[in-house]
Amino acid sequence: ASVGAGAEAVIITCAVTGAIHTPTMSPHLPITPDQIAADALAAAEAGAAILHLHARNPETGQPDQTPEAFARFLPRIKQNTDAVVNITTGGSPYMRVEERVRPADTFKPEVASLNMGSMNFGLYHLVDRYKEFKFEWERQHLEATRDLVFRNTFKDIEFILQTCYDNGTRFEFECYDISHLYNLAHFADRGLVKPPFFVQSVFGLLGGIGTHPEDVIHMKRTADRLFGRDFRWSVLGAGASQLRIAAQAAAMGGNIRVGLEDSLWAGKGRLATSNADQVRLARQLVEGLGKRLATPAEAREILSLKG
Ligand SMILES: C[C@H](N)CC(=O)CC(=O)O
Ligand SMILES: [Zn+2]
Repeated sequence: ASVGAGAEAVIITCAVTGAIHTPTMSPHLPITPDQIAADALAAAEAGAAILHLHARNPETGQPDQTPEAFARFLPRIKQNTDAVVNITTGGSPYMRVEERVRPADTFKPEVASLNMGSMNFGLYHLVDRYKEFKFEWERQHLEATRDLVFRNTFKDIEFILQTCYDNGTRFEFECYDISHLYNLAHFADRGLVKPPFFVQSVFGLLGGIGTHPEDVIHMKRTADRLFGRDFRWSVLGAGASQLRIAAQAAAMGGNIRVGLEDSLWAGKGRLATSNADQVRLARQLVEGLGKRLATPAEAREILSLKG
């Protein structure tokens, strides 16, 4: 029996492909424009109200932050769903902010991601899981993170805010640690960002905060203290922690992000066969708590989007 309309509505964001995982890691990782469009639409059909999008080179799967790459799937997605489009400004952690902001500035989406601090961004520990890689760039992409800083200086963040300011785009504030919440509070104090703040707490990325239940409580408690009622909380758990973090946060009144950008798994040891696979698991979780999924229209209202 589906949960009544009065039940609390939970916004599901689906991050379809990202720039972290590589083709060898899962045959289900969408790479080509057709795959990204089809998986995004199926995720929306399964209940995702927001689609967080990156683009890739269709041959090699390498992250591609050119507006042309996004143009190969965006119109198809917009024509076939009213889900909210959220375009990355993170791109890949190897890119400079000028390159990273271009798609959001070109397509002026309702939502764009904004990473709230510089950090170590560790993926090198994943190399040993794979005997060999289809493409040489994959090993390089992972190993080089041993000496990589994902750069998001105050100047970089300000640059993205100013670039997108007139586009009416609002942000998914990616907070990988407690300090990132304080950085957001700093920009709020300066009046460069307006409430309600869509805070996406990121747990379990090497270089950021862990995935212990106390980490989740600490993030929520700090956000409550800094932003009071002016924020809408969402969480993502990297890798195997995805559903556990989602369950805890949903029980605490939070919203959820899933998708193959953040985790390739659908439960212990089972590779997700699609993004919709994870959205369905998140839905079961939410409805199991006596809550229901927010529609795209409700997400627009809750997040005060331009529509
Ligand atoms: C952990 C995620 N990769 C956060 C993210 O989605 C960053 C972005 O695209 O700006
Ligand atoms: Zn992303």
